[in-house]
Amino acid sequence: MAMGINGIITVPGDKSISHRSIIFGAMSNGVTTVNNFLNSADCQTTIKAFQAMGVKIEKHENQVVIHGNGHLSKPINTLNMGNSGTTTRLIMGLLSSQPFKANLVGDESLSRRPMSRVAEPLRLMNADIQTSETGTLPVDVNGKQLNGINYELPIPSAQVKSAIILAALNAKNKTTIIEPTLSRDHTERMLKLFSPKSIQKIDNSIIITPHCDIKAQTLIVPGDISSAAFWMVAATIIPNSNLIIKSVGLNPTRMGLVKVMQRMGANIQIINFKDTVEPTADLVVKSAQLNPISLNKEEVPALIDEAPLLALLAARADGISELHYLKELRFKESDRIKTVVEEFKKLGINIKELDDGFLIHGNRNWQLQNSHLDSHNDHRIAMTLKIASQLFNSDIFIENADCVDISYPNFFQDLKSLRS
Ligand SMILES: O=C(O)C1=C[C@@H](OP(=O)(O)O)[C@@H](O)[C@H](O)C1
Ligand SMILES: C=C(OP(=O)(O)O)C(=O)O
Repeated sequence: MAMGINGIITVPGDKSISHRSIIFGAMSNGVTTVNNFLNSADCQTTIKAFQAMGVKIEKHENQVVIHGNGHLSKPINTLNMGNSGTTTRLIMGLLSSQPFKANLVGDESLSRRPMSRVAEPLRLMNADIQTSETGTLPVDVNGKQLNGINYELPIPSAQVKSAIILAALNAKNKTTIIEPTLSRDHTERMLKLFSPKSIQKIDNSIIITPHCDIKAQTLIVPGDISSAAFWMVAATIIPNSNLIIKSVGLNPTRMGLVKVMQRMGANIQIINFKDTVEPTADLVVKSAQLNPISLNKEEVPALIDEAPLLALLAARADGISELHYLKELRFKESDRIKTVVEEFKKLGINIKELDDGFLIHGNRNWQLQNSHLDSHNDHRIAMTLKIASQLFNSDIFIENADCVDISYPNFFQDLKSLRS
């Protein structure tokens, strides 16, 4: 019998929540302690940016201690955002109201990604932001007194929403953000904890009251569901698997993949659910045969980072899956529609590029076409390809696979321990 994925695994802390814990810790007055912080390249970028703005931050393995003093100082040098879209966009919001000017740069991938989606609403608040001519990095932010706005989000982006929230906390008057489609709400949850008077939610509106107290906190970051997703998919598609994934963050705005997988016929049980500021649970996943799938527009934001994995699941489900509403994938670390199609074809998967997603003819008997795969320097593509390659007996090489450092530095060690 072929060897499945068996055992118990704990995934590292959530990337989105780790970034935000540094930001709110730095904005508060007092000592914030963050446990189970994600020690990855992107989160390190956020730590370094705040250290460069005069915030004392200490790191002891997975614990981070932030000594907030309620203000930021002008950075001496350009702030390097590395590969991290979340750091860049959230910091743009925060810097808009600071009494200094700062410049942001990033790596090649980040320098291709759109920043106007954040600059435009911030300018409506009176922010002074210069992007490149094409709306990308490098970006200059010259802090100004901001006004509150009423703003309806044109795209369901948590980064855009969070940038406006962070700017609004320091504006002259209240801000209302209307969210037609819900995106991840970690900023709202964390703000409610650090500063309950700052935020009010009424239906799909978020109302921010500026200049309320922000109090230091002690936090535990839940396991990252976007990292757990690799093991959920591996255990589902690799026969004879039975895996427990411990303490995974199950925020409803992040659980899209679990729900869609259950609809496809996956065997996932949620146990030990704990309803805290960020809910957590253990997941029990067993191998299953899957049905093809289609997506609703509203469920996409809750699985956007897991879309390459969803394409892999569809490739294993006999029948046609037409996956739409995924245009945002074109603006990630790589154009994930293009890179998934290019690399999946090498695996022998029948997949076509759509303007906003994928057309996949699922069939479990792929014939490997080319064993030299490319991560395109995109951590989620590297890990998706590594999981797919577990289905083959031949050796498969993935170019630049060490980019997994961005969100899951121990990914390969964890895979090895599950396979031994
Ligand atoms: O706010 C966040 O932490 C994130 C929001 C999402 O991006 P968008 O806001 O561009 O949808 C997601 O893809 C990214 O990995 C992390
Ligand atoms: C898109 C991602 O992150 P970011 O936007 O922060 O670079 C991701 O982690 O998949």
